[in-house]
This record gives sequence, structure tokens and C-alpha cells, in this order.
Amino acid sequence: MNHDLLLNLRDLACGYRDQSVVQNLNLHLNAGDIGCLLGPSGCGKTTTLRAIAGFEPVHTGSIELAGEVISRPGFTLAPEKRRIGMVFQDYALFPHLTVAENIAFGIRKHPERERIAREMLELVNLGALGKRYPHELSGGQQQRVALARALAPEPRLLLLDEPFSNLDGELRRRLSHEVREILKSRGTSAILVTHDQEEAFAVSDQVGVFKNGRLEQWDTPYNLYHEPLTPFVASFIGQGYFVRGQMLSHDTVQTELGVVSGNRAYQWAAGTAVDMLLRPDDIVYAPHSELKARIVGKTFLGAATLYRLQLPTGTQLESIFASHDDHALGEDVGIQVAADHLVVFLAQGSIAAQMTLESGVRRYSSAS
Ligand SMILES: Nc1ncnc2c1ncn2[C@@H]1O[C@H](COP(=O)(O)OP(=O)(O)OP(=O)(O)O)[C@@H](O)[C@H]1O
Repeated sequence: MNHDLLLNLRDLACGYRDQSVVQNLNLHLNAGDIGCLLGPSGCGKTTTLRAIAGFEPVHTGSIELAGEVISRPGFTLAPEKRRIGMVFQDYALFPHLTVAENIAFGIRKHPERERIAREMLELVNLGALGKRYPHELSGGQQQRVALARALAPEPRLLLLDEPFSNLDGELRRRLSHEVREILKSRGTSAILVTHDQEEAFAVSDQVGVFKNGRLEQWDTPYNLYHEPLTPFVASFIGQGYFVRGQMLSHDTVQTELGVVSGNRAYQWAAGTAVDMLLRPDDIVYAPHSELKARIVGKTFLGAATLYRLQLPTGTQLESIFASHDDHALGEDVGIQVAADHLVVFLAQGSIAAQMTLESGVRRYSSAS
């Protein structure tokens, strides 16, 4: 595996005319890795991608590709000189060219363009369809052609802007896995833009969660889920509920579920009001536990069942039980907390939380 730094965004601000949509953006991608920009609509994902591609100038900071500055204020290396490939949501194939001609378009001066186009067709499993026109293909097939066309010139970096969003359910899932395998098999580095968390996790090694033009966290899918750095990341990624508690010591919290300890230390004093994050897999069925919750919702998932639980105080949580631990709505069941990642934030609305927000102080110190 290649761990060389490929893409480096430093203190980047970019946007349209004088208005910076994205600010203070720092992230880096190693060669061979797939990164993802994830966030709600309008948060600046596409704007960032366009700046990396060279379609928009940067206001402050810089973009480096393989050690070379390709954008800084007053200088934007032309998109065609960056050796960056692009795949768009609407495929953007040339309708009057066949599939093979579309794929060869970016390498039309290459002496071996026909051989490369054939290889690319095989790579995306469309070996037999080279002579067809785009309108004779399904949406999934068109997107594979777009991928093959983008890969043919061997770009240093591939940018994919919501590439699966015109496709539905199962096909979308299948193609996203396939694209990851294709990119990994060629060692192609890529940045994907999506607002779909499942897709981000299926395709990417590193995911950046954006909120209002700012990157809240750039991390592995595992860490985003289990170790979110901000309440926004905690609630944007996966399912989860917050339970109010009080710090007892740096790594222990008193909650209505009892005392919960984790493998992280927080800097706040004992007595500080906090919100503790609990994912459905943090609460487990424990028939002999004294801690009881009432089942108020139930979704059968096949191998497991997702239960919505209500504690005696009215607080609600979710929990995943193995499917054969079957319980009826209204039943009281024993549960226990099985979280080793203690994720807490200053309680929303508390004075301490307000002060932290205003000063932009990092919310915890990591002990593990
Ligand atoms: N050409 C433009 N001129 C001015 N403002 C723009 C332009 N394109 C986008 N914006 C604004 O920039 C902000 C960020 O847009 P951007 O397209 O980067 O968001 P996004 O996160 O990709 O959203 P989506 O998921 O909806 O595509 C939005 O407020 C948008 O209105």
C-alpha cells in the first residue's frame, strides 16, 4: 500500500466571486486512498470538489497535488493540466459517440487508444457493449462508461460528484461496492461527494463531514461512528440518542442508566452536565439486569430487531437485539450499557456549552 501524501488542502477558503462558501478547510489524502465529502445539501461539498478540479479559484490557502501547488490565491492551474478525472451525477456521456469512442475520448491521441478502451470496457464489465450508443444503455451501465472514460487517461486523482444518485436502491449499493473494487484494483486515488452516509461508508477510507462550509471531522468511517468529535457529527452519522448525565470523574458519567465508564478522558470538572451518545449497538438485552425499559417500537430487520425503548423517566433509546430475542410492544425488558467508547458533549443549552461554542475550544482531550 502506498502512503505517500497525494492531495493536501491547507487552510482553504473557496466559493463564488467574493463570497467564501467553504472556510478553514484542512484535509489530506494519501495516494491510493478514497476520501469522501459528506454533508447536508448546500454545505459546500461540490464547491470544494470544483476548487480541487480547478473550476473555481481559491480565496485563501492552497491546494497541493503530489507536492505541486495547483491552486492558491491569484493562481489556478487549468483543469486540463491537473490530470484529474471527473465523474458526474448525470454521466455526461457524448450522445453521438459509441461507448468505446466515449471511453477513448480523453486518450484520442494515444497510439494504443483502442487497446486501452477495450481494457477499460472489461474493467467495468461492459466488454460486449462497446458499439452501442449511450441511449441504448441503462443508467448503471452509463455510469460505468463514465467511470471507464475518466480512468482511461490514468488520472492522478478521480473526483466523483454524487455519481450514484440517479440510480435506485439495490443498483446504487451494488455499483458503489463495484466502484470501490475497481479503484482499489488500480490503486486510483479518489474523492467522492455524497449526502448518503451508507454510500460514503461503502466506498471510502476517509470521510469528511461538512456543516455550513466547515469540515467538522475528517476520519475513518469507524471513528466517525464511534468517536464523533462534535454533536453534529454524532447525530448526522448513524442512529443515536443523547442521554443527559453528570461527569463523576474524567472518564465516568452518572446517568439514569447508571454509571458509565469509557476509554476516553474529558477535561471537564466533576458535576459538569453532559449529553452522552448511545448508539443502538451500545445497549444490549440483559434479561437479569435490574435496569428495565419498556418496548415502545419494534422494527424487524431479519437477523436482528431494532427496538425503541422508553426508560421510566420517559427518555427514549434504541437498541438492537438478536432476532430470536423476540419481545412484544409494551413489554418491560432488562438492558445494560455495553459501550466502551464514552462519547459525551457539554449538555446543550448549558452555560459551559455556550462558552465552548463561542471560543471554539476543542470539546475533549483524548486519553486512549
Ligand atoms: N455558481 C454559484 N454561484 C453562487 N453560489 C453558488 C453557486 N453554486 C453553489 N452556490 C452556493 O454555495 C453553497 C454551497 O453549494 P454546494 O453546491 O457546494 O453544496 P453541496 O454541499 O454540494 O450541496 P448539494 O448536496 O445540494 O449538492 C450553496 O449555498 C449554494 O447556493
